[in-house]
Amino acid sequence: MIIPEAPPGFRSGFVAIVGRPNVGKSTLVNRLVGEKVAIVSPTAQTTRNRLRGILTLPTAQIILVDTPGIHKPQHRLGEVLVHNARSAAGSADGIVLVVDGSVEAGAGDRFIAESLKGSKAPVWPVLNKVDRRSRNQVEPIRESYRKLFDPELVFYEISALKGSGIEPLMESIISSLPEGPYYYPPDLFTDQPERFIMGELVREQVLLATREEVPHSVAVVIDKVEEGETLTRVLATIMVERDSQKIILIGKGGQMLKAIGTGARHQMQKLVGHQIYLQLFVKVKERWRQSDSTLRDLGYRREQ
Ligand SMILES: Nc1nc2c(ncn2[C@@H]2O[C@H](COP(=O)(O)OP(=O)(O)OP(=O)(O)O)[C@@H](O)[C@H]2O)c(=O)[nH]1
Repeated sequence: MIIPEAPPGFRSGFVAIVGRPNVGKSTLVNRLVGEKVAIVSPTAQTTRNRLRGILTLPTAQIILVDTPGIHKPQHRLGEVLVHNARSAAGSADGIVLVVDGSVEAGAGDRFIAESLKGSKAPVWPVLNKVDRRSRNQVEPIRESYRKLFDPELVFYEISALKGSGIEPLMESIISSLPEGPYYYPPDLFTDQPERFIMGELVREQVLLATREEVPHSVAVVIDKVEEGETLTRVLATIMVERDSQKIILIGKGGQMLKAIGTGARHQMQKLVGHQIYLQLFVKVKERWRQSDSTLRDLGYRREQ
């Protein structure tokens, strides 16, 4: 792929999207990019990899770095995720700090406030999910965050889901970026290979279909992608930690796995633009989230 030379005055840079789990970071990345590059679910800690969403405009290129939610880690996977989110914020040209504008600030937000202390990059504070509350209800919520972070802070009030309040945020980000080159070809929306996104689309369906501990115990491996003229054949394995989770995922008469497969296949077809044949397997690997070698194999590495 060819990366053209940037015109004079072109601005570009890396902007990390950080915040607690489930505040809507991935939804915001998709909204800004205008394409579905990150998976979204109501389950906290959906995002595990540092994914870049790329927005190219005639005058600027913003590379949005979607990060895993910052939280107090409970296992090795959690430690790796939080480390990577912090390191993305540390090396960015700017940081979008997303908080949940439908609830008041809590202890988890204090943890983030501490994590961001000392950051030199500009920070855009964003109150997301304001569509869930009336104007009057948003005010005390906004004040609770100000009290926690900084009483002077001016929040961008947005709904990443509905698309409101996005323009002013985007313009402010662009105007603060340094002059720079195209980092990626202008027609690319994400730095992730298609294979990775396919695995994520399967995981998204699992997250949407299951609850409690199952979503967190799941990883997806794409075993094979065979591209044909009109049809792409994809073999994928869903990895869980216990037999009981495998039973849940397969479901009565295989119903659950079938539904997951159908949902993922539809999403994959949108991604590649043609027919997909998807075959799913479920495998138990005990305590994979505690195993450094399995985490590495799955691509959950500590990033610099
Ligand atoms: N009502 C409303 N819901 C939203 C908005 N933005 C995100 N959501 C929902 O909030 C949930 C979490 O969204 P995500 O984008 O996955 O959140 P995240 O911060 O990336 O989550 P992690 O990956 O767990 O850190 C999903 O069910 C979204 O549909 C919004 O502006 N309004």
